[in-house]
Amino acid sequence: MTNLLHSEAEMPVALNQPLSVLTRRPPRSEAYTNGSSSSNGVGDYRSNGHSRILENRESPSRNPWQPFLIGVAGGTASGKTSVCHKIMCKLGQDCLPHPERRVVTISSDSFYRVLTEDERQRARLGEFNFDHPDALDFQLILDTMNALLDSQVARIPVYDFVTHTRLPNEYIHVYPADVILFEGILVFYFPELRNLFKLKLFVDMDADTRLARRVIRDLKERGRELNSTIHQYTLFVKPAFEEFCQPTKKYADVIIPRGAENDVAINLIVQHIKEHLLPMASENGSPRRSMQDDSNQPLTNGVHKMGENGLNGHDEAERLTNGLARAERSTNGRYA
Ligand SMILES: Nc1ncnc2c1ncn2[C@@H]1O[C@H](COP(=O)(O)OP(=O)(O)O)[C@@H](O)[C@H]1O
Ligand SMILES: Nc1ccn([C@@H]2O[C@H](COP(=O)(O)O)[C@@H](O)[C@H]2O)c(=O)n1
Repeated sequence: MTNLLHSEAEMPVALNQPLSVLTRRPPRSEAYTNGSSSSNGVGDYRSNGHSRILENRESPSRNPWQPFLIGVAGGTASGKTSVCHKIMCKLGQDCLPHPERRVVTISSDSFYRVLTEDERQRARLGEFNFDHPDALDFQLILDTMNALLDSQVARIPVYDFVTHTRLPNEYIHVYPADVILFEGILVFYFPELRNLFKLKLFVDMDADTRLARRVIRDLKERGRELNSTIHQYTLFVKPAFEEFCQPTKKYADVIIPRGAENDVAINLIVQHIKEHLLPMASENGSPRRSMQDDSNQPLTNGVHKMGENGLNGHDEAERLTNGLARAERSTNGRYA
């Protein structure tokens, strides 16, 4: 994940669930998922942050309105960040102020756990396994996702790949929105997290291309040396991909071959998101809900056309699935 994505992570989130159960969006709570100012940002997050969420719930049961949570998995440098960024751009969300965005991207890269000094030293040499599920602060991920699903404002750590640490006292605020894209190599690995996703995308890219892109990126953006990058890749990244990431491809609803280059697949996903967002916008009648497509046409145009087709949620889902299957068949039939 790039720093660019980190800034995208500030975007709000979500809508989910069958279209038919969507109701008026509840008032936004100002509660944070993380009220902590502890040095490592972890322990207090879990205790104080989570209890604050509970205290701020308006009722013990979850809101009937919820964000639509989309998981985006795939190997390192497969294009997860780029796909999410493209979706944001096509929805006209990237240029909106963060609190006004209806779609938000978050990366699991923000949730690497705090390392001990010994682990940090190993990380500097490319000898720490960041591709093992234990490298992530899974509880923090769950707390954050649950908070967002409860329409809370969440704040998440800012991760620094150069030092392998969270930046002290720096957080990204994620506002409730209608759609949350949560991307990361292992987002389908944990069943508790995986089960929260209403749509699961897997970005597929051949290993050679991923390695080449990773080397260039790590040297340019993550302050790495060639030797340690190759060493880490051979020792941990590749075997962990085969053990923990690749097997989760079977959970995907949609596989996106060729990553961000696959405009056909991305356009279908964008269309699907739009079709969920628009009924909500008209129900909310909220002025902050400005959403535009590539051509700067108000999104409502597209919605209107959909209404004319008389499609229901089930038809839409089927149309998306069929469309994507066609898109995949057209690329050698590998994923059909
Ligand atoms: N289609 C592409 N062509 C060339 N470079 C790309 C392409 N897609 C992604 N990249 C580059 O590859 C690297 C990894 O892409 P990214 O989207 O961050 O992947 P991930 O989030 O899966 O790690 C980045 O440096 C990005 O700029
Ligand atoms: N301190 C760290 C933390 C993670 N990594 C590597 O990042 C990869 C996941 O991010 P992508 O954007 O590539 O999906 C993962 O493969 C880790 O090896 C790291 O090198 N250093």
